[in-house]
Amino acid sequence: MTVGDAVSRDDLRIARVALTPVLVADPPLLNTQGVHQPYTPRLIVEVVTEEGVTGLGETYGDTKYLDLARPLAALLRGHRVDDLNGLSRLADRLAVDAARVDGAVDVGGLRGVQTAEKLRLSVVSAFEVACLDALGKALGLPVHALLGGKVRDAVEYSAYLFYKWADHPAGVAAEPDDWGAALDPAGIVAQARRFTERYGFTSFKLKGGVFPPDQEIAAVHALADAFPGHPLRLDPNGAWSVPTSLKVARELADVLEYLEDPTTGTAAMAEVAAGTAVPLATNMCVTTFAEIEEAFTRDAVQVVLSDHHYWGGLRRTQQLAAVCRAFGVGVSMHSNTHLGISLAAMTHVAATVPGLGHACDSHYPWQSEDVLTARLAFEDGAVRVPDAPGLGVELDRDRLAFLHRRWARDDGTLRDRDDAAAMRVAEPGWQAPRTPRW
Ligand SMILES: O=C([O-])C(=O)C[C@H](O)[C@@H](O)C(=O)[O-]
Ligand SMILES: [Mg+2]
Repeated sequence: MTVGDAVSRDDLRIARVALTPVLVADPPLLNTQGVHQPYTPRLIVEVVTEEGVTGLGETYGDTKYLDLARPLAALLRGHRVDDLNGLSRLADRLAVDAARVDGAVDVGGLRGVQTAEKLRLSVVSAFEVACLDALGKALGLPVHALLGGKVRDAVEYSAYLFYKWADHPAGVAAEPDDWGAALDPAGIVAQARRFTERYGFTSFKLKGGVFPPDQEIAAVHALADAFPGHPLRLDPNGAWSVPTSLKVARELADVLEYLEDPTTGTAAMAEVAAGTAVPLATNMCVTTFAEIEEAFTRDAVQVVLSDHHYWGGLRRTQQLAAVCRAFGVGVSMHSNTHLGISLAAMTHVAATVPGLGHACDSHYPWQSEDVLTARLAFEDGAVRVPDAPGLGVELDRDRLAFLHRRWARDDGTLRDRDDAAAMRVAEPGWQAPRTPRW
């Protein structure tokens, strides 16, 4: 069968699933937990239909995700790629090891509470994307068409600024990067200029929670001076107390588009929201449907940063956007380290969400490596929505094999992302700080 030919529903059955964990280069980006490892784990999912059409998906590659992806892959033989509700039901059957879900904040990803359901969703999302990619290719339709059609031709992203070292600690195997160090306001402004020159971004997000708040306030003021009128955000990942959050909000009230997760937990976010006119965004206190009611009824957040990986896929992202719309809460997108398959998936779903009022986050510019034959490009800070069948991206098998060999050779040190452990290499004795840190 060639792309776009009439398909029988049997053609859509899954004959084979391939799971390929990889380690991808990551620069020494700082956050409140520590620093990024030199290589971070991702999982590439391929579903191959009886007719030989391959669909691609991508998610977190840490062991706890692989442990769920493997049994799910085994259940999928004979399942049709158009049966996405059935896919969710199969995922519901996966047993999650209780030791994996202590209810604590996810240390690696800074993305809120960890539950069995969220772990399952973080895995099933990659399979949903892969099924949609395969279905789109089989039908000759782009993924956004399968999601109801795009309402925009390009999706805007923000420059994701990080405090960073020039290099990973001496003696640590790593790929060099050409971004240099950024450890003060001048360094952050220089990084922002590089982002605008290279990609044309016009919105800027600074990852905070790294230095005492006054230093981060100074960095945001420096950005406001360098880029007057441009949307600016600051995200300390819940590192501040309520009084500190209110102080920062006061000092940055004139320049912030929103403040992201200044403090930890819905109750504390609600207190901050009640004391400032600066909108609050989150990817930490609203990360599941169960968390919405309390946060929205207490007016704790004004913007939810969705993420199809842990919300459970592209369709659930659309459902989240609809709930936000009903409550007059804004929606945009969170990002962890990811490759081009996920950027394509993010772009397709974002293209279908009406009223996307804020540029989405993406780590992609920090990733020098990918598994695609051609990288997705940012033009004027936006990615054009692909109209080719499926996601509109193609796997580079040599690159995939290369990055997988790196994973296979690793002794286990890097297979589970741990920013605090990576920090201990430079600062022995470092522990991820308890919140509030300031
Ligand atoms: O809160 C956020 O926006 C994130 O968690 C995004 C990323 O995880 C970021 O903080 C990181 O990778 O250091
Ligand atoms: Mg955040």
